[in-house]
Amino acid sequence: MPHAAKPSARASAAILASRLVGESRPGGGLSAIIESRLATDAAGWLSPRRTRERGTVLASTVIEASGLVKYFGDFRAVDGIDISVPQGSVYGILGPNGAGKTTTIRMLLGIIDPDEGTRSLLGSANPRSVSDRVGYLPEERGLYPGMKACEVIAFMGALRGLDWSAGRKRGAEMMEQVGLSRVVDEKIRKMSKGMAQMVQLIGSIVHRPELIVLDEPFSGLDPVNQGRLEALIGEERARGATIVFSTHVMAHAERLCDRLAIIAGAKRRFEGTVDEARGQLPLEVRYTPGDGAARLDGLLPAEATRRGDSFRFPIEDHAVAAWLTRLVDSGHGVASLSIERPGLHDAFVHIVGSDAVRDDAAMGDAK
Ligand SMILES: Nc1ncnc2c1ncn2[C@@H]1O[C@H](COP(=O)(O)OP(=O)(O)OP(=O)(O)O)[C@@H](O)[C@H]1O
Repeated sequence: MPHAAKPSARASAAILASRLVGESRPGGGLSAIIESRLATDAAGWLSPRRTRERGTVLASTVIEASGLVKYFGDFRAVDGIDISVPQGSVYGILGPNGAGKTTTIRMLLGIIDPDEGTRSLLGSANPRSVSDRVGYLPEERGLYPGMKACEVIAFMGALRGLDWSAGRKRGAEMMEQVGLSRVVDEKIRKMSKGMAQMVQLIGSIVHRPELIVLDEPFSGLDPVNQGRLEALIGEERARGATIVFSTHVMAHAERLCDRLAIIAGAKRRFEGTVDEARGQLPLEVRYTPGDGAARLDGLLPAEATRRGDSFRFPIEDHAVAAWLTRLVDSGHGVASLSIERPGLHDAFVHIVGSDAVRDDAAMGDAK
């Protein structure tokens, strides 16, 4: 459970927030992102209307959204999206660039209001009233460069009611957990982008929220840090937290998610488990004949493709046994054979359509 809000922690966080925002005025060193974020935090997260709902009986879903619509001017950025996130699950929001993932997340958290539809967060129709119980890593990254990692984490925890020294101590433990203990007393400006991102992530969850929402948490991290983040997500789930994250890298979603929503062109195209998404495609046969034959008349369907000595083609589950019998009867033998369901990457391309997959580099990571 989250820690009780201590006036002293909130007061010191508020003082620090106003100091930092003050420092960002002409002559100060803060970026616009930090400035607006701290200003928002100071105004919203420290608001007295934020009450801790201790003893609340958790519903079996932590997020329920129905028919969410958001316009930017005349542009319909989110078009009737439904999302239901079970408590204790890891839930992925997947989609190509510009699909509407961030806009959806921002509506779910109450950062912006939908033009149509309803949403409920941790049982509340007013998402900001439960923000103490949520940890949020926004897509925009940025931390005050003059602060040390341990101070940033304690500060972010204090904004959510965590005692400053408890935040510092827990932050140091979490930095060790992700292999960054050597930079815990280092200033942000001396850190790599990836390290600073991990610090921001830890600061977002140091107050042990029930719900963790991470917008593109893997982007900008090297493979080692991506692995550490995957481990951290697993540990947060093990402690009972619900985790929602957005991504367009399928490999993370495939390994981590219990359920996922695929969004493309502002609409939800799929909702279900990873296996259900993969189940949208038939099995795929990859076969290399033992006799090196180049023509296998009668054994391969017309849509079979050839790469080197190997053939590849889709097959329906019910047709596998009959095809294997034909293979044995053909006498061509087997140099190699696999019959597998295509992965989430292929299912994603199938569901959203290859035209919608514009970020080839990111998608390539899924292979
Ligand atoms: N404040 C805004 N004003 C105008 N258009 C916006 C605004 N925010 C988002 N959009 C547009 O809405 C669409 C959805 O944006 P959104 O950031 O939600 O997509 P996304 O799926 O998170 O994309 P990415 O993976 O690239 O971050 C995009 O076309 C984007 O340009």
